[in-house]
Amino acid sequence: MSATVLEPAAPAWSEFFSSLLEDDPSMDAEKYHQLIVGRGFVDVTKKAVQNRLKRVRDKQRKEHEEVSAQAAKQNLNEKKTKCSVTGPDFELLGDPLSDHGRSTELKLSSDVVLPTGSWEIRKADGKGCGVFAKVDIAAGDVILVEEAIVVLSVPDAGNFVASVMKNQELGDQAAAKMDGMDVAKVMELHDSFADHLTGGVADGVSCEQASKLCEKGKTFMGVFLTNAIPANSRAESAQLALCLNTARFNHSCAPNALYKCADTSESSDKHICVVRALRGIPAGQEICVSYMSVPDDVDFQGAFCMGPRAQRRESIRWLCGCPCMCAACAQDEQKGSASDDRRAEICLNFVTVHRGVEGLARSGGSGVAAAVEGACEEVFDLIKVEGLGVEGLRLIKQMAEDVFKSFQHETRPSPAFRSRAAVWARRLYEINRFMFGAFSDYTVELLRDAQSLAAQADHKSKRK
Ligand SMILES: C[S@@+](CC[C@H](N)C(=O)[O-])C[C@H]1O[C@@H](n2cnc3c(N)ncnc32)[C@H](O)[C@@H]1O
Repeated sequence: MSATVLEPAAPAWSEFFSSLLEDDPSMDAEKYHQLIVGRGFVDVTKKAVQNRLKRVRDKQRKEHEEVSAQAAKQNLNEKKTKCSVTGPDFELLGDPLSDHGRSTELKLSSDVVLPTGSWEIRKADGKGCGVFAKVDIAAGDVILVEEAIVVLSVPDAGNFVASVMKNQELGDQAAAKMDGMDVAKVMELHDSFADHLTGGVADGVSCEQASKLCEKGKTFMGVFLTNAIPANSRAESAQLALCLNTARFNHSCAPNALYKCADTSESSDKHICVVRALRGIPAGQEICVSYMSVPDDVDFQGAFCMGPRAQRRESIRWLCGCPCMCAACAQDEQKGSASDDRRAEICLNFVTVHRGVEGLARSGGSGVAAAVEGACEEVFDLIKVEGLGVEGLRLIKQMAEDVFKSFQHETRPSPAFRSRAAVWARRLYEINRFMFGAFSDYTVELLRDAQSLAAQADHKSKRK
């Protein structure tokens, strides 16, 4: 797990902080800070949660009424969705097609931090413990905010077994500086050192020494490297942060949540981790994140999170010492191979769109935008079916950027065309808001773009 690169890059704390507070006028920075300082899990005001639940219930009731009315009218039993990008699982992106991006109202969830009672830690089949939803959670909800109990810079952390062996002393020194009760809590977490040895994932280490260490049972460094996540610190050397509850989230290749950790200020070594729902998560479902990294370049063929099951299983074996047991990898052969095909197609379409836009930029050609948009919509569909989390979001962001760019290259845009460009600007805005907070420069810029494009389109169509 320690070898992963957490995505997306952490926003500046102030932006992130503000975006968390945004929807809850009863919270102020001071109150929020006090809650966080209490270490760990934040029970934000009951009123905010009640409002959130009321909104969810109202929305569900309204949807139900609409669906029943429609079904009665058309004698249909199934709800038909108008736009492939919307639907309950994709609430995150709202329904930008419905209003041509004109509305500035956000379709995202409320950014309320759910109370700790909204989830529980219990046994997860074949994966030790895991975190499960106890209530229905909406896309975008902040599931937990937690302060790291220990942050360390560990040399060679990417090579788990060798690093645990080499850094025993570092672990013991860190433990010696901590409160005894805190050390005891850390030592309750899983240590996958033994799993790595049984799984045969121990490159370049002496078997004899490794087995000796294994006989000792859990070690502080073993537990730390099994559970810590990239700290996204401003510090010069890479750091890893360990949070007691965040450590309990298992990996899924189709994650329904995202976690990220960042230091609170340049001068502070305090790190806060936030776990957020990527999709609606029904009560009882396990909440999983992705341990896998996504490279920054566009060659997603090489990204193991987008690879076929066999490749992903291997990657998780390397990170955790055992093959991946997530729902996406555990599907039967027929469904599993259909899923492999979809992921391959996503990669292919993604690269095609990206190259298409590059070509468009070079040739200044017109008319390509619509084709690029079509390919992008297809990828969105596939991403939705695959239930891709961060990877999906990052792909969507890149593709939305590509498509938006392709609209900007159009030499003689019609009003309808401008409306579509506004839709894409708005999509981009929503994605960026989710990933980087409402107040990042880019997010604000996108909102302006979306509004001005929509206004231009409106103006031109009225003149006609
Ligand atoms: C950060 S811990 C997660 C919580 C852990 N399951 C526990 O009981 O505390 C990481 C460990 O959980 C297990 N794990 C997490 N996701 C898994 C997955 N998809 N398949 C198999 N094991 C997994 C592995 O043992 C891994 O080393």
